[in-house]
Amino acid sequence: MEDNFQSAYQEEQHRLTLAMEEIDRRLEKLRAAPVYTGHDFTEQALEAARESKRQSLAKSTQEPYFGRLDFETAGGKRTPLYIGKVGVEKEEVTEQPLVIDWRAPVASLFYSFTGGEEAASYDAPEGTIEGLVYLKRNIVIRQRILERVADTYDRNNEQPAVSDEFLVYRLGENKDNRLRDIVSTIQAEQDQIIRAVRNTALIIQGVAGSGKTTVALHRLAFLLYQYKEQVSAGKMVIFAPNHMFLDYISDVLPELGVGDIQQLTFQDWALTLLNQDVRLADPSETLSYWFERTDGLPELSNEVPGRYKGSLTFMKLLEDMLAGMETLSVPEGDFSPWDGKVLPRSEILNWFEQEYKPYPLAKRKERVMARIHRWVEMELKKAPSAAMQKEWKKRASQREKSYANKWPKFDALLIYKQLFQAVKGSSTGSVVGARAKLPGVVLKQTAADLKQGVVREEDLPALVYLHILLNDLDGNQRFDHVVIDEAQDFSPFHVALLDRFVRGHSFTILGDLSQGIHAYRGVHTWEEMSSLFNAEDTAYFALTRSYRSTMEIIEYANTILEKGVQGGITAVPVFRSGNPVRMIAYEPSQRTEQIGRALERLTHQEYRTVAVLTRTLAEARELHETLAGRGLGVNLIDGSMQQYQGGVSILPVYLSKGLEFDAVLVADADEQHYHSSAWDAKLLYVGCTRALHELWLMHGAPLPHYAVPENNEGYMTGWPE
Ligand SMILES: Nc1ncnc2c1ncn2[C@@H]1O[C@H](COP(=O)(O)OP(=O)(O)OP(=O)(O)O)[C@@H](O)[C@H]1O
Repeated sequence: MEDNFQSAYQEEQHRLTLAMEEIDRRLEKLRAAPVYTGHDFTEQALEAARESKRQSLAKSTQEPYFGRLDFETAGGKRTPLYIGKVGVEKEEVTEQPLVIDWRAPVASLFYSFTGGEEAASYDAPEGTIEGLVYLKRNIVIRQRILERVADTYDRNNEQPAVSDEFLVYRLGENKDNRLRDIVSTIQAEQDQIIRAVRNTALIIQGVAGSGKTTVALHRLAFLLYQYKEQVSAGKMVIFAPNHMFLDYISDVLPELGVGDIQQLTFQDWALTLLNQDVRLADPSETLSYWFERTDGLPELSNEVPGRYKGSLTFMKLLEDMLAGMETLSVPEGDFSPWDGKVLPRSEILNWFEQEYKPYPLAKRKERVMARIHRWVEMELKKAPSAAMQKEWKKRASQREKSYANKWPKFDALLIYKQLFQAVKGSSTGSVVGARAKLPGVVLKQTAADLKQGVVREEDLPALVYLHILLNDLDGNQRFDHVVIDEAQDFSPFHVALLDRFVRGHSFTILGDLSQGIHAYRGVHTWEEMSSLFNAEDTAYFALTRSYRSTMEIIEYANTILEKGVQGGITAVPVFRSGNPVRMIAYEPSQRTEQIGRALERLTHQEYRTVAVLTRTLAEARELHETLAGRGLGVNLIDGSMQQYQGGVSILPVYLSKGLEFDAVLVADADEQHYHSSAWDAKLLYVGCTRALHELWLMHGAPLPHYAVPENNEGYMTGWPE
């Protein structure tokens, strides 16, 4: 602290006043500049740059920075660096920036430095820079008001320990209905992922609440900053499970000053690309098949349709099938445009198999037909008279059409239907051969779907793959970077397919195997994905700390994993203590009344978002109807929602994945609803880990064995006083 200030707060207040004056002055100057509206391209580009500067400065005037780091390089000068969401350069190039963008190389120190006497370093374009950190300070500014100053490291202090105090303060806040940025408290393990190099397929196993989604979004913002010459926002994509989840995360990127990144579900992307009449079966049928049955689960072998259709075996089968179709593509017989003139099949075959070999099948067919047409035109010139030429031309036109019809139709959906024998007509040998290799259950179920005119989500990788094998990729379908969130629900085929679309294997693949509740289609080990890449093109990270929930909640959720899921990866909590997890038994006849009562107790606290998690959708609907009928303000989430509204939500546990709530009430946490299987234990684990501050479990029968706490700490039974 400088000597003439009595406290860190005063010092920062002084600095803030100066910084805001400077930023305001610049913003005013920019706003005073006339806006260019003409047609000159260069001027337009300059105006766009000015506009983006206006917007970023406008943001800066409200919350210019959130951190300060005093750093001194060997032989250099100790400089206080102020770090913010948006960088603000000094007007003189030689001066220190007023605010450093959090993504700049030097700002990485703010996140990677975790204390200690030793020198710290960061990688800059000019090489590794080494020096000593003297101060690391968190600064909370809201709407131009300095709210809080907290030092997390001070070399001159007697006890220079870095503490989580500021992080715990941020985590203790209640959440609204949107995921937020974490630039001020990114942790070193997260920062490593955010700043990892671009051309690598990163695979991240992160426990519930470890910040996977948040980190992925920050990584996109980082890549855009670091590789601005090589990547563009419009060519980056984040795949997430559903539209409500996309809505829930939609504020983070704009908050980080990043626009235009595509945020999609895999279905959205696949269906647009196929641009065909492909109708998706109602997913609730699959969901209720897997999540609502009471007769135990079928075995999850690799021949379960979802697993098989996501496998590389299936991918290879499709490749071989199309390769086999090649030889039989050119129609039998020579082509004769008019009587007496013949183009031998051997010549056509030569064009198809040699000259146009590099093209995909559908393009090859197009090119061969265009070549035949050119040949016909040459031959027409040899006609002895104009009348004869006219006659030949008419005949040739008809025969070209009928020759074109003799070719197979290179259409992804049609070929897929042929494979599953879901259309009339004969199939070529390679299709018949491929069909013989399909597991019986896959053949039966898919044929039935296709006859009904629908496909399932799990058919989409195959359809898109067939489509690109037939038509090739169009340059503007390529991505600069792909993020896959909840990647444990993706299959190797999904990723291998997307790899064809992305330059340099530039992936961020994030998930949690312990939350693999869609294991009937997703991966069971990360090896299934990493093995798709050469070792030098992929890297694996594990995030083990959970930032979302209190210690009590995490420890309880860990018990469920330890006792219920063999090999479940447990979470390390941040030291943030809250209320004990509460278990409340109810008389079955009193169920709804008691749940309503519990909900009222929870909503009377300061919580902004509360969830009631049921085991099935039907139970959620029923409970919603009854509670809403009693005048409680409750929202039902049934899987078809486009937006997450916050407040009190009632939803089946499997739809809660990815979301979080201040308080969670598991409605029926008993062995009648959660059976003795790893799957059910994972479901309950997912439900419990949605809670930030408070978790209540209500049960009308004994808890399943894995939900019985191990010791007497961290939980309570019965109603609170
Ligand atoms: N470094 C951090 N600082 C502050 N908050 C954090 C940090 N990391 C994560 N969080 C918070 O933890 C919560 C969980 O983050 P997020 O949803 O990204 O985790 P996740 O790993 O995707 O979770 P899950 O797999 O359980 O859905 C969010 O509220 C997020 O803001």
